[in-house]
Amino acid sequence: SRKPTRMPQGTFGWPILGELPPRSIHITKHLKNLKQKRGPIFTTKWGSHRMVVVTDYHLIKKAFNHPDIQGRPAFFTFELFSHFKNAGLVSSHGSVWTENRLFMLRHLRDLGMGKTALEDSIQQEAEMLVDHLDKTCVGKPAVMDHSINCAVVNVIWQMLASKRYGLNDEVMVRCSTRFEEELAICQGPMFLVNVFPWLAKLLPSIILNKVLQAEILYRNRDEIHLMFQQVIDDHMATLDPNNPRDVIDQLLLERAHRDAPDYLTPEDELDFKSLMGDMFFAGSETTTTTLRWMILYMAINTEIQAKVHKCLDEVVPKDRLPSLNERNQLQYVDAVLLEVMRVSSLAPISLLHATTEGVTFEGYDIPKGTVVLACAEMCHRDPAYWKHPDKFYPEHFLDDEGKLDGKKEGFLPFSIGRRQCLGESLARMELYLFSTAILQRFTIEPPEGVTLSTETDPSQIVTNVPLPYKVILKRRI
Ligand code: HEM
Repeated sequence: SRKPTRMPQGTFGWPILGELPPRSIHITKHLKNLKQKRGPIFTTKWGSHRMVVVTDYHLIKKAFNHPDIQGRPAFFTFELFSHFKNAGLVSSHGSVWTENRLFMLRHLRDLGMGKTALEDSIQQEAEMLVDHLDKTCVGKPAVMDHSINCAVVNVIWQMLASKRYGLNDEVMVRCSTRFEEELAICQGPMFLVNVFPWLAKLLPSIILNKVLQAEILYRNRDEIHLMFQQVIDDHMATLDPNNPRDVIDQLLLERAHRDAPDYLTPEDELDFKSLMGDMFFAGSETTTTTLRWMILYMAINTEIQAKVHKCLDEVVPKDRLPSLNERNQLQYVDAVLLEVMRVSSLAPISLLHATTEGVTFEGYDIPKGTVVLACAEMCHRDPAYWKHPDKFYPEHFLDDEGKLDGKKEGFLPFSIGRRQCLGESLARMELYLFSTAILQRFTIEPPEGVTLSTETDPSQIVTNVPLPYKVILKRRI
């Protein structure tokens, strides 16, 4: 357990155990305590994984742009979804990752991600969502149910496969509940198998499957892959090479065998399914949870909410949904949404990277296979960058003239560098269109006598999720 001398300051901790983060303290608080003793870049070890923690914005930017810090750690839960093969996007590395990332970026751009072509489909989902909330949540304390997730998942379905499903459709229910369940299990006891990979081989299968719930992860993965397989088969049967409809058609056109467009190699089939799974996994809970944070922060900060209502009423006619056309006139609203992302820090430690070669970084030698962790939430609360780090203060993102200043140093909700979130433009567009649709229709209030809390569950270290809450929606129009 002794660390090489030229690694950053810190220790590998106890033999076997290393320095596992305690589950009772929030991960950012734990890492902040270590930073105070060891400095802005330090060494630690979680079980079998040696780790370098980077806490400063500029150092994170430099590290995550380094060509040899673009791998992912060999975590059981990362790799299970791609059958422990180098496939898909989120957990892949090397040429598979480069090729898949370039493919996705190119075709999402062609399909209109970040531009206005997707606006119609997001607005269609936004309308369904506000109508559903209107029927189920108005006038009484209500939980924001899975309709938000459904709307977000449908946007991804439309992009990938030109499909959309109703709220109670079996595919929709399966899709949203399975991904939610996967994320919860990955952050729960299965975390132990990530940090002690040998447990997967040593533990009796009954403990691995039942106690650590690996069985559910495998079952969900297989169910999801079967669902994707059917969609791919349908696309193969109806493909028109001159008129590609969506991302799956584009994948088939590029990868299916030229002489037999209805044949894919097993490797390509797995790659397709992993890629689809990654888009849902990375793009649904993230956006949904950020919208849940938005609703919570609006219920708590009623004066700011009133200001958002005023902006919307001045700019958007009440008989239609807000659109991207008037976004430029609603810069305060965008500042509010950026502030939601800052204070909630959905991905407090971003996604873990790993070195793919031995790296010399900031005068330190970091061996190949070292995990690199970026403290995004620490940057979001760093007084060096934020006037009121612990306050909900949209003016953080406005300049002196009230104009939006979205490219702030210290702000990295979508991470930074070569693996920066691939769906950032889509996510920003969704957050804006869904949030403005909700706020145009409703006033959000806490139930009488209830003080809403922005605390998170400290045992969830991958994402900051609000504790379950109820709010009251009041119809405005
Ligand atoms: C508010 C919403 C979202 C947040 C906060 C978010 C955040 C992140 C973060 C922190 C990463 C890790 C980047 C890294 O490893 O350095 C990431 C990666 C990724 N995100 Fe997002 N994301 C969001 C929405 C989306 C959406 C809508 C999609 C697509 C439908 C998406 C697709 C991806 C993919 C594919 C990756 C992996 C990129 C790679 O490994 O090269 N994300 N995201």
